[in-house]
Amino acid sequence: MPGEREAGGWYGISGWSNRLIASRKFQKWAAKSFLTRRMVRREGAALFGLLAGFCHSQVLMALVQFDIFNLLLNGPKTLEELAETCKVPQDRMTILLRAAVALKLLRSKGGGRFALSKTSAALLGVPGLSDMIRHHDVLYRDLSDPAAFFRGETQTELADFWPYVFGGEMEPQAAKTYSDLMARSQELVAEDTLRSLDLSTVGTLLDVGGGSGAFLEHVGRAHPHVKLMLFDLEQVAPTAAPRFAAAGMDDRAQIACGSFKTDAIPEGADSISLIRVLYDHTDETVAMLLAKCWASLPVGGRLIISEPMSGGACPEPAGDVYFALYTLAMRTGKTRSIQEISALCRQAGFDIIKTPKPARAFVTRCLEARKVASASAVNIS
Ligand SMILES: CC(C)=CCC/C(C)=C/CC/C(C)=C/C=C/C(C)=C/C=C/C=C(C)/C=C/C=C(C)/C=C/C=C(C)/C=C/CC(C)(C)O
Ligand SMILES: C[S@@+](CC[C@H](N)C(=O)[O-])C[C@H]1O[C@@H](n2cnc3c(N)ncnc32)[C@H](O)[C@@H]1O
Repeated sequence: MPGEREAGGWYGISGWSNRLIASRKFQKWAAKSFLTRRMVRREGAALFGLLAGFCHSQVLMALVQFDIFNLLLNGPKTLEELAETCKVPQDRMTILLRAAVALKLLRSKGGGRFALSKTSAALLGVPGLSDMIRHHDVLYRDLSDPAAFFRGETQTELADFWPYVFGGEMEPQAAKTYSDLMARSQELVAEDTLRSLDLSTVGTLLDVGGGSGAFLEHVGRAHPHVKLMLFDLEQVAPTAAPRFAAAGMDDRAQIACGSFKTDAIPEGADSISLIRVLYDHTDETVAMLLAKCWASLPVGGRLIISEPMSGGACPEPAGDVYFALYTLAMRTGKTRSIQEISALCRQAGFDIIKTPKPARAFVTRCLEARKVASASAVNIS
């Protein structure tokens, strides 16, 4: 085939253009030419941004670890004040604060003072984001030798950070800490899911892998007529009870304990949601879970899936970089594209109704499916 020859067809042209762009002589010409110089500068800056990204993340991490954003919430402070409070020598604090200004995380004010920027003020208002940033020390350790990480030679720590996610042994206090982080990071997910999908016609919603009930609480507030059911592991599901009680929803909320790996999914709901559940599991587990959801729903019943996803044929930074590496470090699941999830749903007997454009792909992406009358293709016995 001509296209497969090293020199010839498209591969030949792309090999030629790669060699041209890689040549210093061409780069020098392109950097000067009126036609190409802006593109060359943009490409160079983007490449530099990639290699400097680790330093950027570490600056953000240091600012969060020193709690500098909260220290500045009520107004600007001087370098000396911040250095003393954070117990950092002034010359080193100068470098951190200047880096933060360069990254638009802080602003320089008159009199050697520093203030929050719009970005850092917003960061303080994003539920759980500072704690999410703090917990990245585990992820960064797992990624410290990327070649070993991608070869699968790293004994990653991240899965141990979320043991309750997989039903591991855990002290109740620790389970609560991690559930809280999951629940707070759920707030944006719930907001975007409810903005993308219309749940106003749902009668009873069963949230499978519903954690401490944060998603159901959002649904319950947005749609006061909807009855709520939660299904999760026995170490986790009971943590939803105080949430439902505090929200005044315990009269319309039911909690069921069990594992979707070994137990049937409870019946009685006309809709099931799977929020940030599939990407923790293998294709086999997901196929089995979807088949169990199908079995539990009435004909016409609705399935809602919401989680960060891969861009599929067009890889994108949230689903194919951050969440893909995160789930790889977790060792049990992976991000999937909307096409892959749709195929798994169809295989279980669902029709795909809606795959709305995500408002924020780094928060979540949604899919709505419906149970059709034909038997589920997957044997769930
Ligand atoms: C009023 C004046 C003077 C000016 C206004 C100017 C203006 C327009 C300001 C903007 C203000 C504003 C409203 C900003 C809002 C910003 C928001 C909402 C930003 C949100 C950012 C969210 C981020 C960065 C979320 C990150 C989420 C992460 C990293 C989640 C990770 C989740 C993980 C790892 C889950 C793991 C689960 C597991 C274990 C894999 O199953
Ligand atoms: C990533 S968390 C998501 C929690 C919640 N849906 C959210 O978005 O905040 C995954 C949830 O699935 C639950 N889970 C994991 N394996 C399960 C299983 N075999 N059966 C039932 N729930 C399970 C975990 O306990 C956890 O609450």
